[in-house]
Amino acid sequence: MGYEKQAFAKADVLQLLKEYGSPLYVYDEEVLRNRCRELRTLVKYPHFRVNYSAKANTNVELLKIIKDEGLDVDAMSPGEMYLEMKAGFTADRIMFIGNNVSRDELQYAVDRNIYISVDSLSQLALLGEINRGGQVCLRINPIIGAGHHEKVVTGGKKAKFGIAIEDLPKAQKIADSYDMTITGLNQHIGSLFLETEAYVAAAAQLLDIAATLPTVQVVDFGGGMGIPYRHEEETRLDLHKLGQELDDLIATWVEKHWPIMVRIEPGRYVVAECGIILGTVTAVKNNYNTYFVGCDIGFNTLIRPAMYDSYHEISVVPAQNREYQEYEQPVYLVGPICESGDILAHDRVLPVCREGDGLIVHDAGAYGFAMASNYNSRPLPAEVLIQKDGKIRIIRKAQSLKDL
Ligand SMILES: Cc1ncc(COP(=O)(O)O)c(C=O)c1O
Ligand SMILES: N[C@@H](CCCC[NH3+])C(=O)O
Repeated sequence: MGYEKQAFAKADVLQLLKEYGSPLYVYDEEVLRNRCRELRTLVKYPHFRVNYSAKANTNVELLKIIKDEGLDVDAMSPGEMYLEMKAGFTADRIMFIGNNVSRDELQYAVDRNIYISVDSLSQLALLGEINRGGQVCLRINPIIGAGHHEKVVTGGKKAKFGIAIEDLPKAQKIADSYDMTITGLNQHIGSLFLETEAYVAAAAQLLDIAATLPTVQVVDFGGGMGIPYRHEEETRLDLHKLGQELDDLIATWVEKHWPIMVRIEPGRYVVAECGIILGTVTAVKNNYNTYFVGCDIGFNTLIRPAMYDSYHEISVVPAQNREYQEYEQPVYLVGPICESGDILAHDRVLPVCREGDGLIVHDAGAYGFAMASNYNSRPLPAEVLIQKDGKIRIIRKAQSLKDL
């Protein structure tokens, strides 16, 4: 392997860092549009819509592109609904999927005519109080769970999300008592699957439940479609297979029952691969026979490795021309945060780094900036977009010390 294989094809990394500062989030419009199109055409069934799960990335300029590609959106909070409306999404293209939300937060959605999913009997009654006679979607806990880490599995008896299937008769009673109509069912089994089995089994189960509720007009199977973070070892999710399996399920159901709107709710798949983080090597050392490469990308900038032990491919862009040479042993790539867990990559084979070298963290478009923080009072980085025409545009300014 050499440096040339590791470069980010579309831009001059060192130049971008010079111009916009380090670290820096960089997005590629073309990749984003391609991912949207793949999902929009996932199934052939005509009453099918994709809700982009905006928690993965709420940059308004990216949301505008996603809207332009014909996707709808979900929201977890008034903040997300606000940003989505700023991007031009109308209320009928937004779904509020609350989890332990307050009366005021529900009211925010009711006031704007945004469709709401509740995920407990208690929240259903609360919504009934403020929106008597309205429509409601119920989030089911499908018991089936999946995910890349226990912290992102959202279906199962110990997951905090959703209404237990056995409580559906109680939910119907509560809805009736407020003259509310249950018009939708949604679920989300967890985040990041690369095989289709669990998702399709859970979808089949949701359709079975829908068949018992004649008022239901929409089912939302949830998100979780994964991407291969380990480029060499993992294979892509087979979208063709997933689409066919879902189409088969839906066709069989519709033949027996009634035409229904089908939705999915992917976040990561839409935005992960269009985004990278650029950073800079700030210090290098060998302590007690372990190499540490210090850089300016801490868990304030990307928390996934620290929180879930997630893997992201890393590339090094040398500041000066030099021959490619790897460290004789795997190294720790660490950030500037005052925590021992501030590790971007451990036991990683890397070329020998020098202060000032550029770094690329790949596949960082989902749950990257969205989960970034001001910990250690470090300003949030800028975000730039490489447009289809190749031009580069800033889509969020870096924070300054004053912003803190
Ligand atoms: C309710 C809900 N829908 C959709 C998503 C999107 O998940 P993913 O980014 O894995 O597609 C999540 C996050 O896990 C979620 O909690
Ligand atoms: N934040 C998680 C995804 C799931 C969170 C939403 N339920 C990740 O970075 O992988």
